[in-house]
Amino acid sequence: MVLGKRSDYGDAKYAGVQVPFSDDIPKTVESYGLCGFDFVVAPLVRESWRPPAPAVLDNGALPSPLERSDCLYINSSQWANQVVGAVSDWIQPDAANPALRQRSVTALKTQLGWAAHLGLQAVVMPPPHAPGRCPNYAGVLNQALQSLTHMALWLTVPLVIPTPTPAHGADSGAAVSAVAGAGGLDGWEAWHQVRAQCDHHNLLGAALLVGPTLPSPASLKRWAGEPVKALLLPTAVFSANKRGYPVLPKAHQELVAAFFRLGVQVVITGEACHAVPPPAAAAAAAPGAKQVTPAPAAAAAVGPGGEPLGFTVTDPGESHPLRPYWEYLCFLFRRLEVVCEQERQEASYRDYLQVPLQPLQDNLESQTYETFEKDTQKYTLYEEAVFRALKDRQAAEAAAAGPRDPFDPANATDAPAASAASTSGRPVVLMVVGAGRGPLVRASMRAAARAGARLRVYAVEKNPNAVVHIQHMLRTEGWSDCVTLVSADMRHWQAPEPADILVSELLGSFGDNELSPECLDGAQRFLAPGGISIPQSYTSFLAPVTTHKLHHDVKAYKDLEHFETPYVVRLHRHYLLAPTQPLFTFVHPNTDAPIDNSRYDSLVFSRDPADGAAVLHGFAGYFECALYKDVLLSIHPPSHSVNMFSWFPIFFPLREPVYVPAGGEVGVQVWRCCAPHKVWYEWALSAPVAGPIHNVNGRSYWVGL
Ligand SMILES: C[S@@+](CC[C@H](N)C(=O)[O-])C[C@H]1O[C@@H](n2cnc3c(N)ncnc32)[C@H](O)[C@@H]1O
Repeated sequence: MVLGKRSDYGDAKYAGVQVPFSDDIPKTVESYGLCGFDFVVAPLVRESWRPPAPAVLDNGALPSPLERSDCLYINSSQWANQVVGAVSDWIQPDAANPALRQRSVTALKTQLGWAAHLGLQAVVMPPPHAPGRCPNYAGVLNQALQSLTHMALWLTVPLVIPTPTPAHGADSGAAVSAVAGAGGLDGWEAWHQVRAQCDHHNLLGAALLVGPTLPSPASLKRWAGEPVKALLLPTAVFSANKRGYPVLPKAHQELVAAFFRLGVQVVITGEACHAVPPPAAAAAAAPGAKQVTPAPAAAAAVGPGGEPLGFTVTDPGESHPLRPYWEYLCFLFRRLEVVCEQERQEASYRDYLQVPLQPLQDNLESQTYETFEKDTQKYTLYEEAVFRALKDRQAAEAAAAGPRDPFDPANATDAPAASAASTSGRPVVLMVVGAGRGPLVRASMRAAARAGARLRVYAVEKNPNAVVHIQHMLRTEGWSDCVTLVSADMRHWQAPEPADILVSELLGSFGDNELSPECLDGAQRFLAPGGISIPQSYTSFLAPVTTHKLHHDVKAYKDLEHFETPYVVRLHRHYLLAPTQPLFTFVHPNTDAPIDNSRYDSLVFSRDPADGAAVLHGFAGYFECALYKDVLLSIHPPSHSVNMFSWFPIFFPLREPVYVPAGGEVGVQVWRCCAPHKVWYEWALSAPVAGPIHNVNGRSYWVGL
């Protein structure tokens, strides 16, 4: 049974269930599968299993610590896809009692060795028993991680850890934080301690244990940038609605929906799961699950409010007592906003690193232009900007020409504005510089038609291959008489006449990073005095970001060069530690003398103490561009142009993840450096700790002039 287009939100299976120890795991998988769940979380060994005392070796024999009947047993990769192992939760590698500590370490190593041998994809690890102080646990995990190749360890992390009583050995230094729920400790701190000691290993993920009390929404957002693999949702946090169906409180519903959007799967856990017999017997036996009315046989499945879920329950699992929980997850999943076409297109680019284009140094391929041209919203904004500029010119010329004769039919309000296009009678000279395959020429022609303006257009393009497309366009669209095609670099071309309007789109994800300033400085020679540049200005923005996935992907290259490269990336699983701030602004035409496009600035971002500590992996960059007056083109989140997808944000990585304490500051210094043949950025952290300057002298990354 499929829940929906899961691929829209990630490829992971989405709903699992914790089961008791089973001798016959294929049967368990099958029975819970019939009930709807995609996978089970099963103990690796019986609850009663303890590691045997070290054996006296006889004649080199190596006795196995596990008997066949002690442990989860699978022998097929088919089951490995549907079983997540669970390590015994009596294990306490940091117990004060040395015997328990030693036994725990042995048991942990034995169970992880067994799980790896079975080829499981993941294993759920018990929570740190002493949050914030479990060095031995972290040490064993770290050792295990060194030898794992694909099996992931999901550390159980309670979102809120109950404050330990003195009997549990709590002492004053524990990570108490305002972000934890009432009277608890911040689970994020416990997680960070372990993963930092494991050097942010990519096979270590978090399985968040959701309790009845949730931390504040602002502090929960930190998890968006972390490697959360599952939400553990105990049946105890559900309550029964008046129809007897299990439902979640509103805050929990929002939490589950937010994690579904990030592609995180949910595991139903708790006593109820343990008390449930296999389905064959379930119909006869009273369910251990509380307050649940099993769904009627062969009925249309309904959500908790009685609304149809869009499928009919006919399989044998429908009477399973956990079935209503699965149906409730379906209901939450289906309630997610419908994914729009743009999101669907972008889904495969999520959190995928791309090196920025260099349209000045390189010649773009036809397919790249084709992708640009799909973004109709971008061209609509340019059309509007050109239209407004033409109208303003018409108004200015009309004002300069003096009062109009109201009896002159040419001045009637509904007369074609063409007659007023230029009171001087000459067409407006509009130059599209960097015309590509011609879409901005087309947008300008549409604007002129709307404004009733006569245009003389020059389409200037330095890519000789793109020019061929414009030649074709001029023929097919009948513009040969008013559009002149110029195959040249705008910085060196000698224009035959001054331009009234200079239209360009040379912007990168960080605004100036594709060298729009350098190109337009070269082209403004032929802009008439008082002429208009579209765009008029652009500003880059930065924000500190948590993004475990991207940091890991950069680190995987195992070299400095990749840590000193900014990437274009559709940020998905990420968290901004503070609101964005403006960085560099460029204005066109540039009236500075002499012109200097190098820049330096430092920014300080302050974290709200209530949001808790967080980890910093780098900086997310965006731009906002004033095409003409208030016609904005923006990928800056607060002003992002609706339905525009030409640019993804940019990511500046830091070599090492940095802990930012609650209420702490993040300081960054950024340089835009210019040399005769290249432009590059350098960046460095100044707070909470000073860090090395990245990309010194453009040694790893630069943009060619
Ligand atoms: C980002 S593309 C935009 C293309 C097109 N205007 C569009 O919107 O689809 C930038 C274009 O500017 C061209 N370009 C970049 N620098 C240039 C220069 N100095 N002179 C002429 N063309 C340039 C590139 O070859 C490329 O076709």
